Amino acid sequence: MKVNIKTVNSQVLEYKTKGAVGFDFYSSEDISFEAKEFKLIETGTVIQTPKGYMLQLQPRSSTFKKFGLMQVNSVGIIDQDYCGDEDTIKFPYINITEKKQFVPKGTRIGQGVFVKIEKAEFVIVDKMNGENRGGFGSTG
Ligand SMILES: O=c1ccn([C@H]2C[C@H](O)[C@@H](COP(=O)(O)OP(=O)(O)OP(=O)(O)O)O2)c(=O)[nH]1
Repeated sequence: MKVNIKTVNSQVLEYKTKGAVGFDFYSSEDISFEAKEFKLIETGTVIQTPKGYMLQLQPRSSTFKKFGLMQVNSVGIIDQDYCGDEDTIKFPYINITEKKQFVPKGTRIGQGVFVKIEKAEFVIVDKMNGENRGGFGSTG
């Protein structure tokens, strides 16, 4: 499918292998994290997510190994209407190490995955069908 994007530094977004389902985002500026510091890493990229899809942001497996950074929202959700000129995608990361970390501009700092979605029409009811299942370890 065709997807409109706007990037700084004319950065090309691409799937790195034939089988890759995630494409990498690049940091658009040098950024440092003090120990335990939280910051947004700017990608400088705007993406117009097509109708019927959501764009998920997830860390690369190597991000923690290389930089000691963890994505604080686990999975970022990019809405279909987050696509104005200033709506650049950012990765929220925390340095969970005790030392300063430096991420140079142009680093592949995370990945994006387009996922098909349905939107719900919510219906309020008095009683749900079905038995209580239990959760949070109820099966042992
Ligand atoms: O990791 C992320 C998560 C979100 N966003 C952008 C795209 C998304 O469409 C928008 C809003 O995200 P979300 O709804 O998760 O944040 P919120 O805290 O509920 O803020 P808002 O009140 O703006 O919806 O922020 C990012 O750039 N990176």
